[in-house]
Amino acid sequence: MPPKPAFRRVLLKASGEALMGEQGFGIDVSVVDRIAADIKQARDMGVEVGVVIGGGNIFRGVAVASKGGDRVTGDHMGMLATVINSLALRTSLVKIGVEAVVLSAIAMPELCESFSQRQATAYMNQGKVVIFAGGTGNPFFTTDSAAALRAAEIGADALFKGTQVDGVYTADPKKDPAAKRYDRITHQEVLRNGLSIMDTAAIALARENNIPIIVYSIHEEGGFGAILRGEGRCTVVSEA
Ligand SMILES: Nc1ncnc2c1ncn2[C@@H]1O[C@H](COP(=O)(O)OP(=O)(O)OP(=O)(O)O)[C@@H](O)[C@H]1O
Ligand SMILES: O=c1ccn([C@@H]2O[C@H](COP(=O)(O)O)[C@@H](O)[C@H]2O)c(=O)[nH]1
Repeated sequence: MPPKPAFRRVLLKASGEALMGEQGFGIDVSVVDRIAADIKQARDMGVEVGVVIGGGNIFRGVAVASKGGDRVTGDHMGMLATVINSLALRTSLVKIGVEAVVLSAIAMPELCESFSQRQATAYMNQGKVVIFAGGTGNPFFTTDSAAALRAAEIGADALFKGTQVDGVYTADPKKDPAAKRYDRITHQEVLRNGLSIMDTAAIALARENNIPIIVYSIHEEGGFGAILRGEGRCTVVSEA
């Protein structure tokens, strides 16, 4: 018998930037297909999965603001980018036989259903992968905050941050080659030391709701499943 996964229900925050692969912009379908396969592996283990995808492969609001444009409009554009990515992931999941729905924080009924906590929970109880699109639906937030929020709303046992690096380091490992990776760290230490692996609102919300955050590399094929089996390389952010 394979080992029982440590989690019953998780929220995966998938990097938007990762979706562009080597292209430099947009969506590389082969990357989305691979992430979908990793999610299928988790579902096959019996783990219920909710997903929030970033939009960094397409648009971030700060890009507009930094050039003197309107931040709120920029953030609306960023949230739309997450809807595009969410639709791509749903397509890849359905293609491999995984039942998946997109629930958007911004109503766009022709494209997908609108988010409600009740409907999200009902779909998850049915074993469907629920993809939460449109971030929080509000400007001045990020999809990290949306992920922490949705994780709390669906009662997730853990928030997985699948990102460009394989854990939380003493400094940004892309800028400081001498940075050291933590195996474990508390939410409080991440906040106190200003470790910007996620925005502070997301870390604080996870901490208040006692949700551990597991940071791992989304580029590692099968990495999600490996961590669920207690094997993969990652940093666990938790108070215990
Ligand atoms: N202390 C740290 N430890 C690890 N990574 C850090 C740290 N400080 C900064 N980073 C950087 O944070 C990045 C993750 O940030 P971010 O959430 O913006 O990326 P992402 O997961 O690709 O998200 P998006 O979905 O917005 O594209 C890592 O790629 C890393 O370079
Ligand atoms: O709740 C939210 C979530 C996101 N945004 C905007 O979307 C982009 C893309 O999200 P990332 O987390 O950066 O991948 C973000 O930069 C914001 O502009 C938002 O406004 N509200």
